[in-house]
Amino acid sequence: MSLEKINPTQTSAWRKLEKHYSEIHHHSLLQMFQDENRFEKFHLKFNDILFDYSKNRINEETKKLLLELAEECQLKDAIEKQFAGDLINETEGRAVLHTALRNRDNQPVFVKGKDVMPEVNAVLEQMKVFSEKVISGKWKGFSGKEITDVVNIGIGGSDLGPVMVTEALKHYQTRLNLHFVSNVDGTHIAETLKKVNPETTLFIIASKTFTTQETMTNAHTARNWFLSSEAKESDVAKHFVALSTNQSEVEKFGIDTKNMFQFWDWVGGRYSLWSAIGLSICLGVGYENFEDLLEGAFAMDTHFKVADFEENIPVILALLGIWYNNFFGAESIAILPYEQYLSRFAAYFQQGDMESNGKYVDRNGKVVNYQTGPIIWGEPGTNGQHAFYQLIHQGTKLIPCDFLAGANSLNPIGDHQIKLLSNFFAQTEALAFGKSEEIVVEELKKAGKTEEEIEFLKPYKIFEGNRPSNSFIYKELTPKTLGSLIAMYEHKIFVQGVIWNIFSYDQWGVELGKQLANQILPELENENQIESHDSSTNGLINAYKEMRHKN
Ligand SMILES: O=P(O)(O)OC[C@H]1O[C@@H](O)[C@H](O)[C@@H](O)[C@@H]1O
Repeated sequence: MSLEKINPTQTSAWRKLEKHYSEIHHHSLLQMFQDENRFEKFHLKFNDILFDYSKNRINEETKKLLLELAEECQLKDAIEKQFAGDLINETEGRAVLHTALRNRDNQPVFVKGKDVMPEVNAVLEQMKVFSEKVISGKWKGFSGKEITDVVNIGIGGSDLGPVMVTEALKHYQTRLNLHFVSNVDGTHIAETLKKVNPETTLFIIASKTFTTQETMTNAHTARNWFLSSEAKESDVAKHFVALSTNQSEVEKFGIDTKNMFQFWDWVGGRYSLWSAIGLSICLGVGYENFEDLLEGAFAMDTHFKVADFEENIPVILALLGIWYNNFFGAESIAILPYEQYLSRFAAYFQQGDMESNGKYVDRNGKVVNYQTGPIIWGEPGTNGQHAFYQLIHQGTKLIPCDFLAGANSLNPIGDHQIKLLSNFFAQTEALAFGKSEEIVVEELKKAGKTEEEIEFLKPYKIFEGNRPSNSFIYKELTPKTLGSLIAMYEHKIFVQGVIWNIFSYDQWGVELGKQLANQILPELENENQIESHDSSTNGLINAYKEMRHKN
């Protein structure tokens, strides 16, 4: 059974929300915080994570109406269908079951009548055995030496997840050095190969389809580099493994399918770090930590499945996003981790969110008449503070922010952590409450400014505030907590897709560029003048041909 396909703007909750927005959008957080119980009312706890959403421009009525919207859009039913393996990715005729990959209680999950759990568990076992062999040094390279370096070659979902997680869990790093090559720009692989030795390097070719141009080009370059050493063709098996759904392409590339780690078409690329794509994570931080990551995600999955919507963290997070996106007209969301280890977290969810919900056609094939997915961006605090926060504080755009911080540092040095956290707390406070004219004037007087100077400087120094944020504070960045945080955002994306009535699990929008690049490639292989495109593209190609070094 497919999902109900409801245009959210046709629901009665949406109309009520529009009216409600016109009544409260000018209310200030300062006023709202007159209620001393506001934090009590608007925060949730989940294991070691506290989610404070009280600094949002909402009241109890807003929350009630947003929850009504979720009900009217049949979110409950949608969640059940996703977890049950229904073919909810309709344009590709696929189930969406990244949750099965971390289904730690092993309850059967059926896709087209077949329980997928035995296969999931078999691949996990294969990953465990292999990663332990490599880490322990039992797996030897062609000259009998231990593996020291692992190069993951993949792009998009076959890169961003492992990159983000291995960076986030660097504290738990094994003895192996990890490298990631994604860009087809030869510089990426060239600079990586400079750092490694063919005798002690393991290449992981990570590609769901095993046809992605960038990945296959880099994989062939790595293979040629490897074979240009002392290594023989028969040594490839000791140094190349594949993570893929496409066995025949893996064989064609020359990788022994013994060294292939399988996953399935019901795992979306940007949701695949939990699958065989996580092999580099297992090697980088050890299988046990990978398992803890799965445990953390599973705990969040269970919460998402069973918690009432009003206490359901991904649901609340998603609804707040809709409130700003569709009623306040906010275009982006900043994800701002006060945790250096999460330096790739925002980049990871750029793909997660923007590739999932960047759609203008709804599930009925109609062009939507409302906004869908937001732009996701962000950098770790406090670096962002010294770069782009000016615009968040005093710019003309409303940018809802998610702040994340660990209470404890994994590197407790001197007073670094309290300094970091003082900034974390200060920023959300400053954004919400700003700085009034009275305080600005008082400060300028204290600084000895003249009346004239005060009048001049005053408008620049006032912060109007009322800029919303969510805060997540967790005990410490453990694999489990990380797993929960990632799953939380994944489910947020799903909830928003359901409400916007779009298909969150396909990505047709990336195909056109690929197709055109394939058409243009042969045109670049000769010196002929090009006239087959528009004048701009012709002009650029011909200028390039002029500029490039001639052989
Ligand atoms: O893993 P593959 O098949 O090489 O695909 C990599 C990426 O390819 C991109 O084209 C898709 O937009 C991403 O979703 C995907 O993750």
